[in-house]
Amino acid sequence: MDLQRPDSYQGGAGPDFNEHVLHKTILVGDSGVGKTSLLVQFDQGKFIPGSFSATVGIGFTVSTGQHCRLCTWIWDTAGQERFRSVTHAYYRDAQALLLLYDITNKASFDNIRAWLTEIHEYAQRDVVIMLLGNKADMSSERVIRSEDGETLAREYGVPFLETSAKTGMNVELAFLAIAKELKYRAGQSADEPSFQIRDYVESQKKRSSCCSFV
Ligand SMILES: Nc1nc2c(ncn2[C@@H]2O[C@H](COP(=O)(O)OP(=O)(O)OP(=O)(O)O)[C@@H](O)[C@H]2O)c(=O)[nH]1
Repeated sequence: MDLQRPDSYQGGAGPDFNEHVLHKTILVGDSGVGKTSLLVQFDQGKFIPGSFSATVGIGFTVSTGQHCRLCTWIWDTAGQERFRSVTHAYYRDAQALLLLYDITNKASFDNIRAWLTEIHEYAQRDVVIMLLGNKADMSSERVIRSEDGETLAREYGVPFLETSAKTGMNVELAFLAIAKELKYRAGQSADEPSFQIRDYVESQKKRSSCCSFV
């Protein structure tokens, strides 16, 4: 998708927002799983249907840091294999990775293990990882059950959410959970002395499912 870099983007490692401690979050996963769409939904609150145009390399970056909504500098990456060596270079200084698959695409789910192997090879050891099963709105085309996503996430000890870049389901929650975890690690969560991202995500999921009929 064709998106704008923030005005302050100068190329290289990213903007110099001296006044904020910005974290770096990267979106990864197979081509077409909805990384760009998820970021657009989070950043602009909209979905552009059917506008599939693959991200090239590190296609663009969007910073929510200018307004410091979550103080997270988010990078979108290309899912295509031919750009993999480019994207690896960006893993190293990432504090968080959102790893996506598409619930209507079995191959994208099967590839999650390979993505995790790459992440463990190239990213920092303590990088925060969250698994997202995207396109949850496409229930009639679903081939990956929610339980399968849960099981895989549990195996790797990472939090899991199903999301929809189309409806916005759990999009804000995914980025918020990451931001809270990074804030906690940076010692900036005086109000939450023992924050656990998996517990937080689970409790928020229960809250929304319990009250969705209201
Ligand atoms: N129904 C539905 N369609 C989606 C969703 N997310 C993305 N799509 C569609 O899926 C296609 C691919 O989305 P992109 O956001 O370009 O995927 P990507 O992961 O960024 O792809 P690469 O840039 O090639 O890595 C587009 O046609 C989107 O409109 C979703 O949650 N629901």
